[in-house]
Amino acid sequence: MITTHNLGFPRIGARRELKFAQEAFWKGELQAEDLNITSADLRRRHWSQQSSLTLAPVGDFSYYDQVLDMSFTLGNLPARAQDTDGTDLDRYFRVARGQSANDTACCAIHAGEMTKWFDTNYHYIVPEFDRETRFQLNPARLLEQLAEAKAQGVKAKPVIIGPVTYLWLGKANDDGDRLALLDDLLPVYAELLNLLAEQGVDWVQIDEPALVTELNGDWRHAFNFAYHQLKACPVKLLVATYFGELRDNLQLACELPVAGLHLDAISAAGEVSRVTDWLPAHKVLSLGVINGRNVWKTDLEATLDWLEPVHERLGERLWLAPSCSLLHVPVDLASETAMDPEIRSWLAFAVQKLDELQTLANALDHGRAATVEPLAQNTLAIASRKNSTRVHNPDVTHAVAAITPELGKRRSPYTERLKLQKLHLNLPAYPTTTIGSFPQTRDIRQTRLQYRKGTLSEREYTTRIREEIARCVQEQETLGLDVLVHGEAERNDMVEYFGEQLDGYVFSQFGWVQSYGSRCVKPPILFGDIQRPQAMTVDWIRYAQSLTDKPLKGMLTGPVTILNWSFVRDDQPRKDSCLQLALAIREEVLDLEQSGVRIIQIDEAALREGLPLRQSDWQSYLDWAIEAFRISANGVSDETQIHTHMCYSEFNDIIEAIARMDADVITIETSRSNMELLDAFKGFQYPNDIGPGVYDIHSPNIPEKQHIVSLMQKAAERIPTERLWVNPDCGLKTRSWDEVIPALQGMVDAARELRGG
Ligand SMILES: Nc1nc2c(c(=O)[nH]1)N[C@@H](CNc1ccc(C(=O)N[C@@H](CCC(=O)N[C@@H](CCC(=O)N[C@@H](CCC(=O)O)C(=O)O)C(=O)O)C(=O)O)cc1)CN2
Ligand code: MET
Ligand SMILES: [Zn+2]
Repeated sequence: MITTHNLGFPRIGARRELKFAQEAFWKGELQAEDLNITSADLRRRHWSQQSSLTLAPVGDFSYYDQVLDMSFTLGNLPARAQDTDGTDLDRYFRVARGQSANDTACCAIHAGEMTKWFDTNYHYIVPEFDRETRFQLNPARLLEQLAEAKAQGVKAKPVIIGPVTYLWLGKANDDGDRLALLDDLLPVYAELLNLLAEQGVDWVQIDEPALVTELNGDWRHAFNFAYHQLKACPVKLLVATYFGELRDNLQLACELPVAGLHLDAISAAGEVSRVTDWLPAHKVLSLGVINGRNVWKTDLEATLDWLEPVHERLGERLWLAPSCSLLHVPVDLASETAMDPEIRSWLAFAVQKLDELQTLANALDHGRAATVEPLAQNTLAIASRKNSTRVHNPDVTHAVAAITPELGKRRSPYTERLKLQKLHLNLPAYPTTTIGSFPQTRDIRQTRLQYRKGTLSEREYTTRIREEIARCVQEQETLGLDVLVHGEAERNDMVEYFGEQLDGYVFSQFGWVQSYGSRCVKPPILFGDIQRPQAMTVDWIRYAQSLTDKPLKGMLTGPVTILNWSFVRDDQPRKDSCLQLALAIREEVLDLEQSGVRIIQIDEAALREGLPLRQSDWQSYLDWAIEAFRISANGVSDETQIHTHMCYSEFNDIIEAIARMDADVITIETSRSNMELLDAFKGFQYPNDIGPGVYDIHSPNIPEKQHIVSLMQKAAERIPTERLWVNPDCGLKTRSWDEVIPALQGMVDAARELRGG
């Protein structure tokens, strides 16, 4: 019999039960025991939803983040959180979220840094290392969950992050060598594996996704060294890789002295046969044949076509699984009762993906003839999608084919545009602006919810959003900002909002995916050719502009970011979808310009995170991504000023591509790095205007005017002052008005001081 298993299950809950419990706990409205009860209920439910599997993952549930869990399991707390008061859970959340100084705790503790989990929209808490780092096993969490699973009769396969990837994910505070810690780390892993064996565990999944990245000799050596050290442990190790190809690490991965290897047979489809050749005969090969990164049904017959010969060769040594943890997809399609039934018939969420896995296993074990019904249904759905007239739109095909390089070019170079824009906009030196969103209050979210449910009429809804826009414009005028925004009150999310309005997209009601901690996104589903049936933002922006004599900045999300934060088509290259999005956004840009908007910002927050995992693949991505941005932005006249915005810093290695975007102004996240980030812009002599963020919006702290002045002075050492703007790091939607007002006042006052006024 084929062994089936799963690398991880979404933990937030089909109705985001974990999110609401976490947030209530943080507010002091829920006791730790009750948070625990909700969590145990979720684990129980999730294991029963995985009951068809031979082996179910244990330890993939997390109160916040699986990497932070591993840090705690290894006893690697940052020194600032060690020995602080409260329980282990209090300390855990202190590292995850930070703590401001208050009466119950003396001192502020800053949160661990958060960064992107490979090329996903999931964020993990970065492990911190320094010369003092020592490890000590703290297995309680894993053992408790294991005991729960066993009590439920689950055939448990504990999941942990492997030692080399754990070090690879972390950061050495004193620039020390992370690999030097391996000697100290491995005995703790060995201790953990021994404990698990004592509990009757047979297999352990040990995640080493660093194997799909470019590794130098030291890191490759570390893999060999680590697994030779762990060889003696009395459990079988399944080394799991995912999100990409192994390439020059293929031989290394195949030859590690472990009992099995998991390969992502979706993103590394081309490597299946080489891995099958290379893998020593005693090892298990787990193939990730169901895509864990998208929501499409698997073509089961086509999968069986290539899988049957592999099965023939490997027999019981072949295991089947999704390509990666199902953390990155929503839980259950059955909840989507409002979705267009035809399109819904093309989709599979986590629960449905496990059904597909079972069908494949049955077909391999007993022949396709024994699974006629589910295979036939699947074939129908695949054919329906392939032949649907709703997917392909000849007008869009023609429009994309008609794209010429001219479409991506502004009429004049920046220096000439600048003169015209200066004349029109008449802005002071150090112009002040914001990134777009203003606080999303509970009132606004309730208004959106009521409108969605139909309990609020369109007229009433429009009135309420207009009131919010008016308030936002009024506040900005009072503050004395130079370039105003409408505040984005009508948007649930900067990507979902556009997905909802474009043809070629569907959206779900409950398709939540964890982005970090308790924060979730509901990525819209791009299923067909993209067209913009009507203007999407013009009415709101025009209304906002009518309220003020100051220039109001129209606010859009760019094609690359919409693409990277959506579930996208798998029947055409990402590039093609991106160009379609670019044409739709271009139309919106031109409509905004037509209606008198003089400044238009096109956010590309996710441009950087779309970079392929290996640097050698970057150029081709950047080529089409930058082209798409340019097509969306550059149809405007010289007088119209184009802004773009990017958060998450680190621009050194792509600065030349950013310059090629040719936006008149770029606003970026820099406040935490003390403006050092601007060195990239200086070194490269970035030609256009820059707004380096001076207000860290991720923190509740309100920056002092003098601090902002000194940050801008540092910026002025790197960028000519006439090209500098003054703005926050990112949008203000997660902050409250009572934080935002004084912070922005400090910013405006700082700009005045810098102007010498
Ligand atoms: N797509 C995307 N990816 C991104 C970001 C981003 O802004 N968008 N930013 C970066 C950081 N990631 C983030 C991800 C999520 C959130 C976030 O705040 N998410 C919200 C949900 C946002 C949303 O869509 N809200 C809807 C629905 C809100 C909701 O839950 N409504 C309640 C009722 C309303 C209430 O009383 O609160 C309900 O339906 O039951 C709305 O506002 O309309 C959350 O988890 O809480 C923030 C940052 C990176 N990736
Ligand atoms: N305009 C958006 C905002 O202000 C940009 C956010 S980037 C994650 O929220
Ligand atoms: Zn941002």
